[in-house]
Amino acid sequence: MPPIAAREPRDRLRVAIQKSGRLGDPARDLLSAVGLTWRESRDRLFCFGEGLPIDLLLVRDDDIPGLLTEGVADFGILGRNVLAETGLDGTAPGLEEVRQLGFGPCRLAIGVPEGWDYEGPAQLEGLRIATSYPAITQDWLRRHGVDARTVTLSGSVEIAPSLGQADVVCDLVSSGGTLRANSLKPVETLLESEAVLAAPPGRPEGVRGELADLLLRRLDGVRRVADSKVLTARVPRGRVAELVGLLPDAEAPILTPALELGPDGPTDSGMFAVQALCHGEVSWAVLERLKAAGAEGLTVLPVEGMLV
Ligand SMILES: Nc1ncnc2c1ncn2[C@@H]1O[C@H](COP(=O)(O)OP(=O)(O)OP(=O)(O)O)[C@@H](O)[C@H]1O
Ligand SMILES: O=P(O)(O)OC[C@H]1O[C@H](OP(=O)(O)OP(=O)(O)O)[C@H](O)[C@@H]1O
Ligand SMILES: [Mg+2]
Repeated sequence: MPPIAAREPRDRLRVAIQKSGRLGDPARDLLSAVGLTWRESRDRLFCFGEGLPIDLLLVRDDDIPGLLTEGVADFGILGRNVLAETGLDGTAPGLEEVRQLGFGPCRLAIGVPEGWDYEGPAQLEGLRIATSYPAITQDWLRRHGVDARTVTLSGSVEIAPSLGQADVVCDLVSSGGTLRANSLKPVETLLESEAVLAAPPGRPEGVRGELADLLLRRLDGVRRVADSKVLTARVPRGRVAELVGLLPDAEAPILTPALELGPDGPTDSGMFAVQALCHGEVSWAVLERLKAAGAEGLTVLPVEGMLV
């Protein structure tokens, strides 16, 4: 395999994703869904894209911002928390969050001992805060006029108070189970996070720019598909406008006069067939409202693909 050089002219796009960890598999699933194919072997960090000229780099999430800054990768899939930290601590400033990807939801929060009566940021003055995100934490403290010391740990942050290494923590929280298991409670949210697609500013030049456009276009399509459903129904002619108004974030519905089969062949049923692509949630409550508005034969169908 040729060396993975950064700045030589390239006509293939590179996407860096987490090799393992929480975002590795969902990132692979997303890239498969946009039509990328590659072969992986356990010891190979570079995966040659087989279907499209888009290659993958399988790395630790912390290394993705640096790879983007150095021009080794064109896109990276990582948590907003890591992107924000490396943007603030000066190791990879100026990277852009190009898309939010909807998986890996969590928040960066301050956790204090459960027994505390927390009244606000001023209470953190002079304390030691254990965190893997010292730059975000210090930035937040500064903005709240609080002087506190961060103790940087790369993992198992929540145990630091019981070990006497820190007074409080600032770490990622999802279910809150890890904080609870360590007799801590969340009191401040510094950042809402999820997996994002990050890139250096500007569009890559030449053929890589075209590949970048293609990747983004397909990603948008996949994201829209995930949020979309097709709804079909029959509606009395006089209530079509009312019903269309109840559809959640629908694109212009297709309306067709519905025929019914009589003894002498098809005749006008007085109903319209409606087919609508809905981008909002088609919940049971929405279906009940549509039924109350006279809709019959309500059916919700999944969407397999879409090109926007
Ligand atoms: N409990 C959680 N729930 C949901 N998402 C989370 C949770 N914890 C972390 N994440 C998100 O997943 C990302 C990756 O987390 P993971 O624990 O795999 O990172 P890591 O241990 O630093 O991995 P690596 O070995 O690549 O450095 C985090 O940066 C964050 O965006
Ligand atoms: O609120 P919860 O649902 O309990 O999730 C929060 C925990 O998840 C992450 O750690 P992870 O499990 O990835 O282990 P790590 O410390 O090795 O990264 C994070 O650092 C918290 O410790
Ligand atoms: Mg990491």
